[in-house]
Amino acid sequence: MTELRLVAGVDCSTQATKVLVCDAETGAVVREGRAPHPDATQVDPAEWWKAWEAASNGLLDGVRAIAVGGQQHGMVLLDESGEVVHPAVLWNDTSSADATTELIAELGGPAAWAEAIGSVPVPSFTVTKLRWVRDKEAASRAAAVVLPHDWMTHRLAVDRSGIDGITTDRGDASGTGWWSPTTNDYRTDLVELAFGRELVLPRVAGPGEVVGETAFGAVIAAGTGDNAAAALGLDLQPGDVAVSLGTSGTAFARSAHPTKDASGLVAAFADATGEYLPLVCTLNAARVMSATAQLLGLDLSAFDEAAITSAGSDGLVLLPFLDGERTPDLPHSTGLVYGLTRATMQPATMARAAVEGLLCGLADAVDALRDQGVPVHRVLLLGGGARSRAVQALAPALLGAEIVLPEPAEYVALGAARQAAWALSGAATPPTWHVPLGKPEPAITVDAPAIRANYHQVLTNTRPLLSTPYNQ
Ligand SMILES: Nc1ncnc2c1ncn2[C@@H]1O[C@H](COP(=O)(O)OP(=O)(O)O)[C@@H](O)[C@H]1O
Ligand SMILES: O=C(CO)[C@@H](O)[C@H](O)COP(=O)(O)O
Repeated sequence: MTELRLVAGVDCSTQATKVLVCDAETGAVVREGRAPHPDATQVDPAEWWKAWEAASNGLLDGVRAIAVGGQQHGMVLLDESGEVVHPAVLWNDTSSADATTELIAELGGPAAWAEAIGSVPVPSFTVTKLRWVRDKEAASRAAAVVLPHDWMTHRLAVDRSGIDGITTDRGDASGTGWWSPTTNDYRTDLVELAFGRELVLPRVAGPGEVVGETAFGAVIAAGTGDNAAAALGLDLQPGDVAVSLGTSGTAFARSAHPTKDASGLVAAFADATGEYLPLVCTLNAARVMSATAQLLGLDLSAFDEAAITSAGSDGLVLLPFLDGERTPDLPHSTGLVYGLTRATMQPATMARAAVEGLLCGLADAVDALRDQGVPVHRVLLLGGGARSRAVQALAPALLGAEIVLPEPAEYVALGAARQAAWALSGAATPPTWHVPLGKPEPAITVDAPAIRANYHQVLTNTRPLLSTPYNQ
């Protein structure tokens, strides 16, 4: 019997670290582990390292290559010696909302940003966090700014020293707000605009590159942002749009060309193969269901059953902006329920409205991609929330596309593992791995245009209220 060549993929996501060990040739998962992260929007990166150690415990024997996919945008500030000088400020921390408004104006408005980096920053983008931290004490000690996957990748390297040799990749660099997909290079002037001075930025490694070696003797691949890693794990093809329901809700596709959306809906990210990854991201996805289930005193399976068996939301609209929102750009917003009557104030109707509300937000995301010329032939559902039977059943009508359910798996970690296998092979392209498809829950017929129209009407009418900080 030939010995398996093993590779590891890591997903350092918002809620947890997940590790998959795979056969480098086929992608078959042979071992897996996970460990939770703190539930906060500012986190000491040491917590990610602790979670990695717990999640990978006992899994690494024989692993010959590794790569890290990480939650995008998080700001990790390091001093000259590589020590973290401020808790990492994550993508879902909205403290930089005012800084975002300032920065957009200072460069000349949304169109100027779209011209510079293909995207209009929202508070998730690292550049806005740099402005937010600029006048704090920790900023004076900062020598370098890196992202979660950059930090983890550097920490894995056996010969790391200080901030020397830190790397990132195009996929993650494209979410900073200081990297241009048009020139394929940094815009260091935008770091200076945000922070008032230069900082050391990680070198942008190429797809398939080996950037170091671990203490356990594995080569380290470049790693990437979690959505770019998922695109690699799914092997997205033209016409495929991935819709991920993790902590964030994302809709993205691979593209040979960068987008430039001055409306700010579609971010002009890069992928992990040298191409592009136009992406729309919401701040609220799977946790809308877990929070509603908790409110209703149901576990996730009973919540699903309630949402599926409900006769319909009957005009009940839930705007799911529980943690503020990024798309639409309403960082100060809260969730909102409209249409309560004695008839609709029922657990099942509320469960249905929660699933519909989060899918309406994602339907707008898919439409924004269509508006940028992205073909949508089929939608691949992934992330923890895609395990919801109610999501699977309602998605075809609300997203207006054929729904494909890749076999439930950790696609970010799988994509990172595929990147590791690519780096290990030294080949020009990643290895071909088969993505098995599952069988989604049968579709429920609903009046999708009416549900989406109700959602938009409530959103439009309450927008002024949702734009101001709650309680003010
Ligand atoms: N059957 C289910 N129905 C709804 N939500 C689910 C289900 N299974 C898992 N989840 C949710 O998925 C989320 C985790 O998804 P994941 O993609 O791992 O997120 P992240 O990558 O942001 O850490 C959790 O909020 C969890 O409650
Ligand atoms: O900010 C974005 C994309 O722009 C998010 O998608 C983060 O990358 C976090 O993802 P999850 O924790 O939901 O996987």
